[in-house]
Amino acid sequence: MRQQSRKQIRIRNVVIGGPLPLICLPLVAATRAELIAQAQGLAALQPDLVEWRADGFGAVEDVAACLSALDELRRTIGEMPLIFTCRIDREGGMRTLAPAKRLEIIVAAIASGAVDLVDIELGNGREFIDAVRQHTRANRVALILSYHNFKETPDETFIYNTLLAAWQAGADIPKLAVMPREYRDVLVLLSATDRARNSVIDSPLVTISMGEQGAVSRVAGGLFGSDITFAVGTAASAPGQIPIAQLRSGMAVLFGNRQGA
Ligand SMILES: O=C1C[C@@](O)(C(=O)O)C[C@@H](O)[C@@H]1O
Repeated sequence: MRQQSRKQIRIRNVVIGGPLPLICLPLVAATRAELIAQAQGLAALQPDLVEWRADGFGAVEDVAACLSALDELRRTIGEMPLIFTCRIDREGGMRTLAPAKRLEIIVAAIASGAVDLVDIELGNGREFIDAVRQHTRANRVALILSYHNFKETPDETFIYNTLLAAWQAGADIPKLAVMPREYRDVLVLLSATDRARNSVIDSPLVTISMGEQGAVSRVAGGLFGSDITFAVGTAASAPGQIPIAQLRSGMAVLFGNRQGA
């Protein structure tokens, strides 16, 4: 059996950290029409979770436009659990926003009642995180605290310490995505995941080795303790993501056919 989380998070119809790793499809769309068209396609793809990468939305700085798109998105996806992400530019975000603007957008999304989880970067620092944490608690939204490195894979201790720091900062789900330069780096990521899974961290975890070399982590990371893997539906949101049908058949070999059923 895979290494599952000691604590599980139940959101709508799914369990994060349970016996099966979950598949999340990110939505990246410049316009509202594109966003909703992608969302309509989700019914056929049947992901466990959906992520809206709001940093890819052309009108992201217009909070009212964002909220209205979010409302239509929620009505389109029905009961699918939704992650709201407005990624910071230095960790792969598609737009540069002032921190106060980002906070305003994120807090408005949390307060809208349309999202189930929100993903912010650990690198935002204590004050920003605490401000968001206060709103996630009040609105029963789960908090993902994340770290991304698109250049390299730091050593195992750094990866473990980063996941631990996210958990200690109040993350419901610590998450980390790093880029391998060689296949050995993928082992470092998986080994750090295994160490974190067997540590004081009792929450669900998400770890990813990106790029082509890291693809094995997207299929097999669940064995070592990663609870969510990101696939491609229409548009990729990070290098190395695998189309959902292929990912699902790869995972079926490791986790059985119940995956995504
Ligand atoms: O951070 C992550 C993981 C990710 O970067 C990936 O590598 O699949 C994709 C992003 O959309 C998501 O927010």
